[in-house]
Amino acid sequence: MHVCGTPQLDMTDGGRDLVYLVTGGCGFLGEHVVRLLLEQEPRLRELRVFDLHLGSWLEALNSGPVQVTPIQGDVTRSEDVVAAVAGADVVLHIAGLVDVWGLVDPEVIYRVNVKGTQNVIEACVQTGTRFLVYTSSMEAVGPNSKGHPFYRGNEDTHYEVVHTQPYPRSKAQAERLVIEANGRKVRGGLPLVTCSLRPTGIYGEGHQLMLDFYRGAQRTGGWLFRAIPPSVEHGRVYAGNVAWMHVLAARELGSRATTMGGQVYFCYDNSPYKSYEDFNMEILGPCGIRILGTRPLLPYFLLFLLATLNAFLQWLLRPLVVYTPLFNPYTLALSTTTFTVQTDKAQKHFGYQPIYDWEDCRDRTVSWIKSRKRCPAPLPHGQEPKVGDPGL
Ligand SMILES: NC(=O)C1=CN([C@@H]2O[C@H](COP(=O)(O)OP(=O)(O)OC[C@H]3O[C@@H](n4cnc5c(N)ncnc54)[C@H](O)[C@@H]3O)[C@@H](O)[C@H]2O)C=CC1
Ligand SMILES: C[C@H](CCCC(C)(C)O)[C@H]1CC[C@H]2[C@@H]3[C@H](O)CC4=CC(=O)CC[C@]4(C)[C@H]3CC[C@]12C
Repeated sequence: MHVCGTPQLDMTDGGRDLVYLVTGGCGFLGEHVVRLLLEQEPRLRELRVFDLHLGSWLEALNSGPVQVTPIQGDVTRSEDVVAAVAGADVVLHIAGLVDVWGLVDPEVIYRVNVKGTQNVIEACVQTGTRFLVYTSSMEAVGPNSKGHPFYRGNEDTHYEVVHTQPYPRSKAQAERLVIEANGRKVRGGLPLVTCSLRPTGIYGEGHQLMLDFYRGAQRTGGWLFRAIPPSVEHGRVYAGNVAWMHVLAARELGSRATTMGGQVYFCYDNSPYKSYEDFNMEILGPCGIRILGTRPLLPYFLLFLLATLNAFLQWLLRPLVVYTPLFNPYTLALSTTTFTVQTDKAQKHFGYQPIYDWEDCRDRTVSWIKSRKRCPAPLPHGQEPKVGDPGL
């Protein structure tokens, strides 16, 4: 690992005394955060990993000095959340439903992403936990439904936020709750300190969609077909760097509460600005995949027609089956609207710098994809093996 600019750790108040709670700790990003916390947070005494579905890889983590406590629970159940939060110093609230395909009922997305976040905030207030880092998304801002570009913007860039879809709307609502909760008195009378991190599209080991593109291309003889103009920039960030920003934000929230409290931060690194497909090719190219065409093979209006047809079929088939193609009017809009960030707010406020440089991020992801060539017996319910599984 190439470590660029890891800041000095404040060890002034001695050994391991902190209890952290990570919600959604068994998901794609959550696993990166859990593993990095164990590596990079020397003050950690206990790490509680809360998730609806616990991964068996957690068992292997208990051999070190930190007590790793798996907690099976549901963020929509306030009693589960209160029990998990009680006694924690810091909460990293990562759990959420990611759905831009119409797979999940919008009401369920709201319940998990918004009410779940409200439950986490109330649990902090009730139990006296003072520090909360929330995983928001670039989608809390955009792209908006009008297709306005956001070109290398920052947290202060003026942008018309207009949401029509349940997922981005839920991330914006939850983020607002988290920001508004900053300063609320928690049990014991001290103020809650919160901040919100907004990753762009995350890639890295465990990124299921990248693997799906890889396997799809293998089925067509190693070819992908260009659909998006190469001039459209789509923001991407490596999961390890997203995790590092979480670790650092959590660590610094106490000593920099006045600066960081109630703030939002785009979550970025030095991954190149490219179109969604060209960026994927940075990973899939070294895995033997090629892309056909230097321009989109189909004109935009045909893509739009296809996406609309998919939306119509989804509506038509709804009583019989949940039809969720990758390609719909919203994912078309997402991939054909420029949305990239260029910001140093997190660097200025809490000293964030990516710990993995771009070549490292790329190579780690490439190795992970290649390792998936030798997939063992299928796991139940279409589950994929997890990042740390042996023999892959
Ligand atoms: N994947 C991406 O490109 C981006 C993701 N994000 C955000 O990052 C967070 C993590 O996303 P991913 O790791 O990609 O998704 P993921 O689906 O891999 O992980 C989410 C985790 O939350 C858990 N979870 C879901 N509902 C729950 C509930 N009711 N109670 C407890 N746990 C529950 C899931 O079991 C899963 O382990 C989400 O909040 C998402 O909105 C933000 C920006 C980009
Ligand atoms: C699936 C989309 C690409 C399909 C285009 C095709 C078929 C022409 O190749 C993905 C394009 C943009 C992605 C989203 C984006 O990176 C932002 C996100 C942020 C989040 O918080 C969650 C994930 C996502 C919505 C991400 C999902 C896949 C895309 C829609």
